[in-house]
Amino acid sequence: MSSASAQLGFAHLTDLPCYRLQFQQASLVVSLYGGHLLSYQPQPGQETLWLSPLASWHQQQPLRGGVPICWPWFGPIEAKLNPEQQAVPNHGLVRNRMWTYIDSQAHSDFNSLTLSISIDDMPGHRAKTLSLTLCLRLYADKLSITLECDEPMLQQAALHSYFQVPSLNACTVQGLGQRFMDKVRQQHFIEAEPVVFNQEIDRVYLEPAAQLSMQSGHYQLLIDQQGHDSTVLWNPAAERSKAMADLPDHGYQEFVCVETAQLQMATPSPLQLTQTLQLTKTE
Ligand SMILES: O=P(O)(O)OC[C@H]1O[C@H](O)[C@H](O)[C@@H](O)[C@@H]1O
Repeated sequence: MSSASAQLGFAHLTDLPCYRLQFQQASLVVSLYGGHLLSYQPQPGQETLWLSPLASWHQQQPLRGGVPICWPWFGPIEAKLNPEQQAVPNHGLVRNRMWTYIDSQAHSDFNSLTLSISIDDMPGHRAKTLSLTLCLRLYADKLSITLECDEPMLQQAALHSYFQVPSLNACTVQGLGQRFMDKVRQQHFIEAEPVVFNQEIDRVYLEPAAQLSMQSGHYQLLIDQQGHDSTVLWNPAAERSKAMADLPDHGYQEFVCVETAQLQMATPSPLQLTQTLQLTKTE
């Protein structure tokens, strides 16, 4: 019997085509639009992800919150990937397109769900159809999210996870390392942890540990990473939040993005990027 079920709508996005997957007490909801994970609850009611109440998918907007999939580039496209200088969206081509449900499988210790998308309009590769797969493995106490593209090519990707935090001031992220590129100030820095979220934070950490730990409220979220070369930490703070139409003015206080990313483009290579989430109670 399939462990996944199709569902129309999630939260205020009432017409969004989604799939729900369950394993014991754990559940997730993923949208076919963007291959976008919207909810991960290890226990009923224990939401780990943040979704903007103003997220919208009409007018081809990418959804704000959850786990956006950035591919085959991250942020604005680099000239190296865009020889003809086409006008292309931020964070790649797959956030605002429909993905296809492939299958779901039941195993003894997890249930899985796989989606994929094909694109034939990657700048510089237009003669080719490229395929990207998202595999979600839901265990009783953890979720692993894997993004794969077998084509050896110059490509970037990120699992751009928005994690819910009860209090931004009390949130800490450990394991990021000290070296980072600060995208706000456009400079490289070496700085001891921990990060304090009292201003816009947009940093690419260059030597992150394979396991990060995010402490917030009475919970600790362990974030395991594989196939990455960096971790992006983002919180827009007050001023940028106000400028973003799909973010409530105070929405920035409710999430921190910890993004497992593959950003270097030294040699053409296939992609296999994994982020695994495990929530534990600390008190
Ligand atoms: O507004 P978006 O295209 O979703 O991007 C949201 C954010 O994503 C990442 O975290 C980038 O590092 C930020 O520079 C960017 O502002």
